[in-house]
Amino acid sequence: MADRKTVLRLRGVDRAYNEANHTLQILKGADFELREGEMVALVAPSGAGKSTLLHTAGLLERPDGGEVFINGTACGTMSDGERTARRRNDVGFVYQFHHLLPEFSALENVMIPQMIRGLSRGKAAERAQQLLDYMRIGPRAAHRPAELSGGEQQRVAIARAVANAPLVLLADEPTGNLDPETSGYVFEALSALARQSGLAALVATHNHALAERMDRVVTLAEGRVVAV
Ligand SMILES: Nc1ncnc2c1ncn2[C@@H]1O[C@H](COP(=O)(O)OP(=O)(O)OP(=O)(O)O)[C@@H](O)[C@H]1O
Repeated sequence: MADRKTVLRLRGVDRAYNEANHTLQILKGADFELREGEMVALVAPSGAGKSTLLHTAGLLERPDGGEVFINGTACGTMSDGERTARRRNDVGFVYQFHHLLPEFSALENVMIPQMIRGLSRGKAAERAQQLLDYMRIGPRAAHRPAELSGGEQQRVAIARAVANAPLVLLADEPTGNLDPETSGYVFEALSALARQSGLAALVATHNHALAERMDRVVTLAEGRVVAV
């Protein structure tokens, strides 16, 4: 892994939330590196700051201190517009609840981010179908999210997250609301995709069995990222 390019780097990241009469310091000098093609599990107790770390790494939140580098570029001084563009091109998110658009089909849900980026309808549909086939839900492409099982919805959400070929996938409990068999299946689909495309993934999970199947496991301790 050491010879692979670093696609995500956090250097000395601080993040705090101001409460009514005190400050909640969640990240405190957090350092982290994710390399091309690497899958890393983030396992930490509820409230430790996993989502905060993912949102900061994915440019959804700005750190109070330190720097986030995506593909070697420091993102701290970028305007909101530049950060949005970088996020759209280089980062994919998967959440515990899929957040698919209910009035659109699975195929359309995977097409939309590509069309926002400027791809034609035809090209977006072609890639969306390929990704759904790859996730083994191609035959369900015309169905709306409500007509799909939880595991199928999560596989559509993964296909959507990688539709624009991001460098980094950030997943927040992607299998959190699935039964063990389905979560194993969804995880397999995610890791096959990562292996095939060189995608790097940071996956927050409470599932220790899945965490052990990733390349390494990290946790949060006193606001820092540490190896397990
Ligand atoms: N916008 C916010 N304003 C104030 N406090 C916040 C905000 N977002 C998160 N927090 C607090 O920061 C702490 C870390 O939250 P975070 O969601 O990152 O934890 P987590 O490890 O992802 O937890 P879980 O496993 O329960 O999802 C929690 O105590 C949370 O209540």
